[in-house]
Amino acid sequence: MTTTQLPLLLASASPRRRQILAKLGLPYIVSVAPGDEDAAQAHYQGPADGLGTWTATHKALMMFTRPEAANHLVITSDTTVILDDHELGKPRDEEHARSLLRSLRGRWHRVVTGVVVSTMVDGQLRMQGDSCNTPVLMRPYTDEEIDAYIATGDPMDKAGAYGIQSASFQPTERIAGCYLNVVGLPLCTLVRLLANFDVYPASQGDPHSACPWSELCHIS
Ligand SMILES: Cc1cn([C@H]2C[C@H](O)[C@@H](COP(=O)(O)OP(=O)(O)OP(=O)(O)O)O2)c(=O)[nH]c1=O
Repeated sequence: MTTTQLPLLLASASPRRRQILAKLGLPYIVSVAPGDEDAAQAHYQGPADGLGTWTATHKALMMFTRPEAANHLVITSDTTVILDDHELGKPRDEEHARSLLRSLRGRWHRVVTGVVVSTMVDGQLRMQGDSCNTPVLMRPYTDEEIDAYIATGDPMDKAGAYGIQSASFQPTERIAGCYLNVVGLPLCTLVRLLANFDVYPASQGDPHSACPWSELCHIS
């Protein structure tokens, strides 16, 4: 079976990643990678910028412990928010979310999302991974805005305790790269990885732009 014929499996609980992947116009199934990446990340010794790809690789290996992953093209991803070369992670609780948002306020940081596409065919594992880096400048939002945003609960499942897509909070002043990368799945990176497996989008990005998916990104 060639990889072109392998069905896609998105191993993610993130509703945002499911919405983004659907933009490629390719059929896919969804499953959730088992295991606790937080515990796994405690073993990571590399630079902060590599944590996203490392964790996406870990998620893929955990997925292949599940029978449904065999004979599928598995997509895993992990988004990290890096401030002063430290990865901030998701908020432990509301107080931690408040502290993270205050540390990011009015400053530049980087969002690095690792993406891995992998297969397990006839017991042979094949993996291709890459990451995308988007510098982000946060607004000088007030403590009152932070409290109101935390009260919505939105920060709690997000790296850095914020969602760039939050219409109510609108945390970012400017970004200098891929918007979808910040939300959690850089289509530009994913499309390049899928091409290594002879899989190509059914929908067509803008072939004339620097990034064929830039019409989906809000590079400001
Ligand atoms: C910075 C940022 C992160 N995020 C989200 C993307 C990810 O879903 C989450 C980071 O956690 P991840 O561990 O990358 O992903 P996840 O736990 O949500 O889902 P899964 O591991 O099952 O794939 O933060 C936003 O939605 N908007 C943002 O602006």
